[in-house]
Amino acid sequence: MNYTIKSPDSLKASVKLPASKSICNRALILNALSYSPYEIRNLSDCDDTEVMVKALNSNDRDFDIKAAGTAMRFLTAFLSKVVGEWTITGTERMKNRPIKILVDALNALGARVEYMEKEGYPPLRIFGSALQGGEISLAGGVSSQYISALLMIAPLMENGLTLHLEGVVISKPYINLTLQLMEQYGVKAEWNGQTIKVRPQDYHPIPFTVESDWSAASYWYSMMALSKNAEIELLGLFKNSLQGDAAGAKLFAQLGVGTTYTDRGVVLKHNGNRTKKLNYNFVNEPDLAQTFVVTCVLLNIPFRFTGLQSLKIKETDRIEALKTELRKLGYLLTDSNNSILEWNGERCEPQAHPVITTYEDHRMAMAFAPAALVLPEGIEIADPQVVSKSYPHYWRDLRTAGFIIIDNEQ
Ligand SMILES: O=C(O)C1=C[C@@H](OP(=O)(O)O)[C@@H](O)[C@H](O)C1
Ligand SMILES: C=C(OP(=O)(O)O)C(=O)O
Repeated sequence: MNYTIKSPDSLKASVKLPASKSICNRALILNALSYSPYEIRNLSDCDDTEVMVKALNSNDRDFDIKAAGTAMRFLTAFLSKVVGEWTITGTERMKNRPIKILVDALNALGARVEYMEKEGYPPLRIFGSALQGGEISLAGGVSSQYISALLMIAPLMENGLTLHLEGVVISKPYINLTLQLMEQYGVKAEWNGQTIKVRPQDYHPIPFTVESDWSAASYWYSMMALSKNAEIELLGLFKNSLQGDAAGAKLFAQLGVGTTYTDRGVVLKHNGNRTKKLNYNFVNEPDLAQTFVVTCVLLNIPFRFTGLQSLKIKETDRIEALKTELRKLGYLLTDSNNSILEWNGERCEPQAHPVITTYEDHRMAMAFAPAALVLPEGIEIADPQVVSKSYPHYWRDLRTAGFIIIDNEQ
């Protein structure tokens, strides 16, 4: 299936964004670990959260978490402390996303987790039991999800857990999010420099409501940046959010979008400022990188983005995917060091009828859709259903805002 997306004359939207899947998937684990009687409010209906809900509520021993990185990593740790024998698998891509650092850590803490196919990758067989815990070192530069997964089960280990993080620690706000939510459920941790310590403690159930997703908000900021005539309000976002991607609001101020916080969310406005070049290190907000890459080239703003090392092992190799797809639109990007992506203004002949390939990556589809606002023919996007990973109602929300979306198979 392909969608052609065409720009409205004016864009008007008050959007109820999806709930943050990062918060949902943590709250689900913490609810289970605290034997909570409360149902989580405003849980997302996105794929990544649905696979988690299904796994936690099923009587099965074999789980398929599809493409959800958080579900794969958090459930692997969770199941390793639930007595029984379990298997966990996912999509072909998931079978190529590394998990060795987490498996080694769990096994060193008293768990038994084995590879069913390729060493270092899912699917896994997990023999759950009580965990001793203790003190271990692990690399902080591959995925913060390994660290979050270990931290959430840490207070229930016999000796607690002390983690020494080695090297650069990427995606730190996600570790902070984990610790903040653990604290809301009554568990305290100490994070000093490269060491995080969690003593044995019990979780205490609380009623919990999930906030809207700041990563999803970024696509609406991009639309605001690219449109001449727009009124956009995004509901359920907070200035003092626990989500690291709330940093997108400040960064978009440099691309001409101002944010006003209200008691129900944010209102976006053009602020008349646009930087001539954008340099930024995305190590703390990797999920925003695609939004900013696409927005900058379409605004004709050269950029140098660093800290992108984790993009190669996400839903697809996002560095390659961005280069390939933007070349179709006539933009030549260069990458270096597996972690830097740059555009110095270089152009090539655009394809006459480009179709954006999405590589089973929700963020490719969502980041390219705003291009409809500046391309006279609109933009054609392949496999648009990929958005269901984090934002199942994305196309419906775009239609409500005034975009014309044509399903090319109908
Ligand atoms: O913990 C989380 O909820 C997430 C952490 C990040 O992954 P990495 O830590 O692998 O960068 C992010 O990209 C992902 O979408 C969600
Ligand atoms: C990287 C992402 O997800 P995950 O790693 O949880 O699959 C994402 O949503 O951009």
